[in-house]
Amino acid sequence: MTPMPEAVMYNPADHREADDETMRLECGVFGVYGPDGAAAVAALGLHALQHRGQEACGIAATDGQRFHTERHMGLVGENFSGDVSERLPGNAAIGHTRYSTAGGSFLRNVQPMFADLDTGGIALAHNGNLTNFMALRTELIADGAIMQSTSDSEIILHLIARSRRRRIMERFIDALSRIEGGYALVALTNKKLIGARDPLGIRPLVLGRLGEHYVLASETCALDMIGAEFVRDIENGEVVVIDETGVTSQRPFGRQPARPCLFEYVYFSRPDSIVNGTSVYEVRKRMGRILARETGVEADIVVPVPDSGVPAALGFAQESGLPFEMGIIRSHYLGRTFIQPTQGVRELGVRMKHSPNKAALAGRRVVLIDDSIVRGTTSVKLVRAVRAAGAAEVHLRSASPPIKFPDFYGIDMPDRDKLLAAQKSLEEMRQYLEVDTLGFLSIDGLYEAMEAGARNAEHPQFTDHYFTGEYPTRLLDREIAEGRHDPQPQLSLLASA
Ligand SMILES: O=P(O)(O)OC[C@H]1O[C@H](OP(=O)(O)OP(=O)(O)O)[C@H](O)[C@@H]1O
Ligand SMILES: NC(=O)CC[C@H](N)C(=O)O
Ligand SMILES: [Mg+2]
Repeated sequence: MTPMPEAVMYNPADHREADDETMRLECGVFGVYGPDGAAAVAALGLHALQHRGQEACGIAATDGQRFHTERHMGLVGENFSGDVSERLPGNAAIGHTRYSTAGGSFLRNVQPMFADLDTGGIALAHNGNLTNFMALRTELIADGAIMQSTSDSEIILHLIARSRRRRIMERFIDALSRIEGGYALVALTNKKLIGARDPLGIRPLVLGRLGEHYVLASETCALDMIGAEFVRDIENGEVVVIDETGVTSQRPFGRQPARPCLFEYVYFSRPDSIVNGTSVYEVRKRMGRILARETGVEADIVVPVPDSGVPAALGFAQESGLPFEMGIIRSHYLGRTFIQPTQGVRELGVRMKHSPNKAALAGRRVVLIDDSIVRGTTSVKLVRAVRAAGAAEVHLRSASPPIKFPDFYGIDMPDRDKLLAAQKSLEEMRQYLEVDTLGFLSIDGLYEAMEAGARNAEHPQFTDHYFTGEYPTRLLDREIAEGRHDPQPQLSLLASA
């Protein structure tokens, strides 16, 4: 008898495959309207957004009539080199680099997703995570929808398809009115490129100009990559349509203050990107400077945990007057360790990725600076390696506050029981990490680094729940998973769900 496939129950507090305990990143989205060979432009743009997602990638292009799409597991360079516009012809294209946050890491969940609607074809790419995904999925399936994937992003296509409105933009906005959570979306019809940002602007999206053509991208580094000029950020709650008449903008749900995600500045975004008008590099350096003021210590050298700890370590060194030394050398041939599919591989990845540099470390009192400590996997390994290389003392500093709460908006963080700072006091963490002293940037220090004024306790200027526990929206699926609603929904009966 063939064994029945095991049902996969959805738990948004652990919304990834069962053996996957790592924290992962986000996704990158890109769109371009106008130039010949648009898919090749999209491939270049996706290269610049590779740091946002390394599991899978895809491009959809339209020649004005038909759509051409390719989706692959793996990196952009492995899958989209050469003249991709021969394979994917047309003068408008969208693309995606993926880290899964909802649904597993396999091909049917890879984006852009495509659907044939009665209004014509539509391709969609999504960075973020919907907090009412399971509630909507359950409702849609009960109504006869046949899901092709287990990704939250597909829900948006079904909502567009089922909208009773006539025109595609009305349907798109109808769909947006049903979804909750974090999203930066790019969508492509045979005539339009559409961009949308969630009502709080949690996930980033920018508009650029490439000659007479327009571009949408998660980060400005993708504009730099293709030689496009930055026009502006898409605003929170804004929907833009780019077609042959140019760019038009709508605010279907009124205005409210933005609340962008602070983790874009702490870790995700590339340091050369300008996110919501603020240079990521400059913020990270200021975080380091303020960290030095808040947690300064007598030492000989400041050593960054490369890559994302480097700007903060520069700031720390400048403020403290201690020399900045490359005490840890990072392999260029390994990606970000968050992305590794299992904890075992992740630990191996940490070892392969960073090597202590004895010449810089031996006999020195070292201040080791990382941008964040999540599970502590990286720190434990590195502290031991730095000591083994002869460091006299190790003082670990995190350029962001202790991470105590999971994210549901596009960062695939582990459960609270795996977040080091959620489980241990400062002194317990110090002992666990085997450091002489341990220090974190304060939440006020982080707001100071953002130069956006002191944190407004009533209406925080940023999304910062991973530090504070204050979520900016309701979390319907989490309420469902906690048993506050019945019945428990089921993600898929297919074994590879
Ligand atoms: O406490 P942990 O669970 O180990 O996670 C925290 C580490 O992971 C991230 O680096 P990552 O290696 O992902 O990317 P990077 O190369 O951009 O620093 C982050 O910068 C920390 O170094
Ligand atoms: N990290 C993301 O932005 C992921 C997008 C989408 N939720 C997915 O799982 O594919
Ligand atoms: Mg790191």
